[in-house]
Amino acid sequence: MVVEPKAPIVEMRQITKTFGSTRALRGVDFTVLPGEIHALLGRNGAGKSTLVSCLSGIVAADSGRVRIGQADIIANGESYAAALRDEIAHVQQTPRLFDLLTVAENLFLENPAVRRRGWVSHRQMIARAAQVLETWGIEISPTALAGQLGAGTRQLLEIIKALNRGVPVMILDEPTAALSNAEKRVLFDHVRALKAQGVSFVYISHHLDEVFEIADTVTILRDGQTVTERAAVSSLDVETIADLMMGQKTQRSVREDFTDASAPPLLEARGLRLGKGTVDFQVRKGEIVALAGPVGSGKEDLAMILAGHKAPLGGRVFSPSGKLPVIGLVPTDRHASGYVGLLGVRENVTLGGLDLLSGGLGFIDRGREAAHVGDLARRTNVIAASLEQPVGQLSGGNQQKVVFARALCRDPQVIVALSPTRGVDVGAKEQLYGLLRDLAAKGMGVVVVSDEEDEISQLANRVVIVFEEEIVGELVGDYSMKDLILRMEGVA
Ligand SMILES: Nc1ncnc2c1ncn2[C@@H]1O[C@H](COP(=O)(O)OP(=O)(O)OP(=O)(O)O)[C@@H](O)[C@H]1O
Repeated sequence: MVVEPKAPIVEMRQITKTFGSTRALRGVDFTVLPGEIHALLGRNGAGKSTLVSCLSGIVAADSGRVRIGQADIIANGESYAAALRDEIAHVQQTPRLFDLLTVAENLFLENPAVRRRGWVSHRQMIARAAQVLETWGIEISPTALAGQLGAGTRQLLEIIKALNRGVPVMILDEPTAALSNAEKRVLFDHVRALKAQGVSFVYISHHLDEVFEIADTVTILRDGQTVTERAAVSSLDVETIADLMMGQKTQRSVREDFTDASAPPLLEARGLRLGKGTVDFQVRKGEIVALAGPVGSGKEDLAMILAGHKAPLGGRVFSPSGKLPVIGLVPTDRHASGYVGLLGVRENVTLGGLDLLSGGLGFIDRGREAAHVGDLARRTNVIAASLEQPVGQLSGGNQQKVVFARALCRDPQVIVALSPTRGVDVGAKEQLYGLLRDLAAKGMGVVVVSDEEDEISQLANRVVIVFEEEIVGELVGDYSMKDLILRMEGVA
């Protein structure tokens, strides 16, 4: 029997898109078959989000042809979002839930349970939402307000909402960024089940391990152009993909140890109460220490308390030398609390040390500001048109570098970085790792909170395992990747 090749469900040809002077897409071809999980890869700024936005109609392409199923849609600058509503669901990087609506209302906003005469039945909607939450193993009330939920739950709800729409093509842009390992497993199970029913997925991720686990095919973009189109994932390995994304051979860095064991700790915590348990912790000069553990373990709370951004339920944070060091913070969600998108690089960085740059009478000393911000932008490798370019326009990697520059604005002795490379491509990742190592080499104490084994093993000289608001173990020195993975999975 001859197997007929399936007709594509998505066909994009020669798509171009320019934003001002940025040529985001320069003649990109992209094809997806029915029932295929197609990974779309590329460095930050390669054009992935723009391409899928042209597909879902959020952005109108300048030129090119888009075909979905049998329907030819000419991308001639007109918005065709309405035509696509029944064909495509697009889950974007940042959840777009309505904070003041309940979980149930958010889930069924587009197809609410309706009784006779068009009244919405809240009782039915809540019952249906409870059912959905149970299948996904999410332990929250359907009547909770979306604004009160954690990042992981918000992201899952956004995905569930899209999956429930029953469309043939789903775009998932960095869907696991805020998810725990367990939540990721549940998501992948659902994705596989829908794939078996013939649903196609466009999957954008900076986690290559996920791509190997879930995707069938891969397209790689570089500088707005296709460098690999629809290759079988099984025909590629991680190094080849990284090289294709970068356009050159990538050098993986190795961890170094700059810990000054002879000096007293820079920062110490004793008897800290995060919840149930108490925690003792210290970080030394030149040390890179990672806090690892499942979502909800308390590792983020511990980091925020150390950084002085959250009060503990008990216990104290102090410095053996008497004076608390200056601490820089890289918060976990850069979109929500890391930068102000409409402000430029200069203003964002200055926000980290307004008082320091004050020239008296509450005015900023512009000369000092320009020199200091320029220096920080260079050290953190920020690439922007100018220091005045709005940070919202920068690629994810450059936005994160601005967040680092802001954290360094006051010349801290300790830096606390939560998920320091979330949503950041391999190239920018290496640069940020280089920066953190550099800071440690100069004697700074570095505390990193991470869910990524690879990141931890490349950076941290010491890994502190947090579980149920207590420290349950530690890996020091020459620990292996296997030790780390086992400890992070809860095996003692
Ligand atoms: N609304 C916009 N205004 C100006 N420039 C934009 C806009 N959207 C995207 N760009 C620019 O277009 C280019 C491609 O961006 P895009 O977001 O598509 O990349 P990406 O591959 O999705 O990156 P990331 O991995 O960071 O999400 C970048 O240079 C980006 O700065």
